[in-house]
Amino acid sequence: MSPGPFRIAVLGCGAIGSLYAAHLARVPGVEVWAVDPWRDHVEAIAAGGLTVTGQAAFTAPVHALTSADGLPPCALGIVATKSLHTRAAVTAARHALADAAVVSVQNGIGNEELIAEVVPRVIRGTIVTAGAVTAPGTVRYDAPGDSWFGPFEPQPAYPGEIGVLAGLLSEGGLRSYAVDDARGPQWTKVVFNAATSPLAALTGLTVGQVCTEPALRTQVEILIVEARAVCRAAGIALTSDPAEAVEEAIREAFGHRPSMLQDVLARRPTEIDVLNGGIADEGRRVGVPTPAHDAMVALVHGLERSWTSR
Ligand SMILES: NC(=O)C1=CN([C@@H]2O[C@H](COP(=O)(O)OP(=O)(O)OC[C@H]3O[C@@H](n4cnc5c(N)ncnc54)[C@H](OP(=O)(O)O)[C@@H]3O)[C@@H](O)[C@H]2O)C=CC1
Ligand SMILES: CC(C)(CO)C(=O)C(=O)O
Repeated sequence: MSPGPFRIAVLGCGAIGSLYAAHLARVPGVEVWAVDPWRDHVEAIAAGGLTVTGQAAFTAPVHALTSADGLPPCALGIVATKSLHTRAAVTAARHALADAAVVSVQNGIGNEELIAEVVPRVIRGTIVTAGAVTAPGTVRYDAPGDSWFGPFEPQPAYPGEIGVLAGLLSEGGLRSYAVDDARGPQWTKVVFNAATSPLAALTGLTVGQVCTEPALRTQVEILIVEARAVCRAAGIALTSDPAEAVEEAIREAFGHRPSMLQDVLARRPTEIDVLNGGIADEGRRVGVPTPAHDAMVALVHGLERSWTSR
């Protein structure tokens, strides 16, 4: 690494951004700069560091800002907003990312394409880590999980940059792998999310309840079958069977409320368009019908609409 701090920008310092910022900030030589509009959270981090509870317990020093204007030039950027805010977050930080490799650690399909419109080199990322901000300056680390990083094919980061990102995260305590093709891990997670999250969001049930209620489990399986057909036609090799992820969720995350359910409970727009919508778009591209995913998109958008229509 070159002399001077290795600067990393984290755009969006909610649950996931906070977990990644805090773990990276404890690696010697790394300086983390987080941007998030939540003033109380930013002020608490600036005053006392970012505290992790749950699966780990430590406080790490992180520079925190409510606006990207004050970001210094960074070598890496991590996008951890919800997908609806990807474009705005990266555009506001473009001056600091002019020579950076930028990774999405978000759920869903299509974030990398948006990032690539703004910055030169992009990393495709998938994470299985889970958490929640519990108070300003504090994030609860709920579930450990591996992360996979690979090139965004049309506009890839240098292999060395992908290796550095995975290495720094592993050194900070979040086990990460650099892979040649990150589409398999990404789609494996997307299929699981798309098969479970909208059903939880529509019913208010946890992921474990959705996967064990017989009538809902049938819908989970229909969504998986459709998504598998899309992946097959698109030449995407899933890295594990999504049905196994369902069994694992029942065992290890029964009471978890997927982030889409959390969005619905807070009456925030959801990420349905990049989950089931992403699978349906790919299905149309490769000629595979996806009526169950289309239905999920329509129902969740209908629910969102009900909050504003009279
Ligand atoms: N939570 C989890 O356990 C998991 C989440 N994910 C994925 O990770 C991504 C992030 O989710 P999560 O951390 O839960 O989301 P959060 O809502 O906790 O955090 C996102 C943060 O980004 C902020 N933000 C919004 N716009 C901007 C902007 N322009 N610049 C900088 N920050 C901005 C939000 O502020 P505001 O609230 O004011 O909009 C919010 O504080 C999502 O794609 C999610 O699906 C993946 C695995 C697990
Ligand atoms: C943690 C997990 C895997 C649960 O579905 C997730 O991605 C989410 O909450 O959106």
